[in-house]
Amino acid sequence: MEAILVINPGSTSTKTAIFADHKLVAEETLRHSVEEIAQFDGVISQTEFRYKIILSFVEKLEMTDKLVAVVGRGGLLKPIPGGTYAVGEEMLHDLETEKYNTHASNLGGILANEFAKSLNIPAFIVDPVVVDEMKPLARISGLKGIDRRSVGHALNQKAVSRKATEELGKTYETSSVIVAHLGGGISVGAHQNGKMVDVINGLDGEGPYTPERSGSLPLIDFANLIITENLELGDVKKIIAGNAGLKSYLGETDLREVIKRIDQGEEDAKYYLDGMCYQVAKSIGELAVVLEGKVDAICLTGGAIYSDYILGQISQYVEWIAPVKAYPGEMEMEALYEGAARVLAGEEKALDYGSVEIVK
Ligand SMILES: Nc1ncnc2c1ncn2[C@@H]1O[C@H](COP(=O)(O)OP(=O)(O)O)[C@@H](O)[C@H]1O
Ligand SMILES: CCCC(=O)OP(=O)(O)O
Repeated sequence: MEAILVINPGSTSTKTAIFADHKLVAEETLRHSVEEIAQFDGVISQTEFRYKIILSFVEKLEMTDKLVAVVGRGGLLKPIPGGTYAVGEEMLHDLETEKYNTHASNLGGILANEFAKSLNIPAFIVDPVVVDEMKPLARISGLKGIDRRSVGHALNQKAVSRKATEELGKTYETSSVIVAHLGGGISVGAHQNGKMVDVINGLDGEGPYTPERSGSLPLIDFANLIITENLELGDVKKIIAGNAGLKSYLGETDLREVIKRIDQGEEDAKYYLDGMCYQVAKSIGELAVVLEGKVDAICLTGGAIYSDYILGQISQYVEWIAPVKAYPGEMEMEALYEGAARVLAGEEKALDYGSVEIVK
């Protein structure tokens, strides 16, 4: 049996799996509380903590000798096309120095490399969060010198789009769908004829607020906050992604806890969770315009969609646009495995991050 270890660090969870022969052998999701993450000063310092979680999963299974490769979630790199990339020096440098911003996904390539090194097997990432297929008009920000960036749950957005279009008896390459992924971060993508032509960036202060992020903010008020609090760039990043959204309103990023508080009658919990759903719906509406109203399906996915309450809240606003299809959780683990397996089977060549051209 040739097995592949899959490592998926998210902002609120660490997911680990082993696949062999196109089948899931074992999987584990550990969800991290606000307190657990707050012990660390940023993402890179969580490397050992997350490494130990994965090691205990691997050791329990006693399958180390069966592993032929490790594949990790792809993090914040330069804007690149989708595909499977070999983890190499230049990629590790960009992840470790957080050259393109900070997020838990940066640990995917770093941890895959750590495990692969110790076992002397190759490490890969697949369709990182920076996969860029945006059309030229979508790149304009409104201020010369600053472009919009494609940052989101590209891996899952594309896997879900393929599944949804297949279920509709169509193909991804000839359909138009909108996907909203609701994890610790929220990204919303417009997919047209096999490409994510516009994406509401899940990290850099666009679109809806999330369990831990601000989404777009009133700029002047935020500029005043930066000045009056004398904030550095690092502080600003930590506010926008990490200490905003539901965490700032309710002190909580775990939506299961927020829903418990709603059930116990806490009005604020309902108000702010409903607000998040309202903003997600607005982003979906915005992207329906990008697709000129010709939308085959709206796909809602991510951990939040396990909740019927959240699914219902968003659906009520958008179901007039197109049929709403729900994919609770994500299909990332399988997509990561298949990306690495295609390379090992010789069906695809692993791309080289160092030489691949930046998408503009
Ligand atoms: N059964 C559930 N009901 C509601 N929310 C859930 C459920 N399971 C997970 N979530 C929420 O989903 C979010 C995490 O989603 P996930 O896609 O796993 O994200 P990440 O990759 O950011 O860790 C968290 O806010 C978590 O509380
Ligand atoms: C960086 C965008 C992807 C993202 O937000 O992932 P999480 O939901 O895992 O934080």
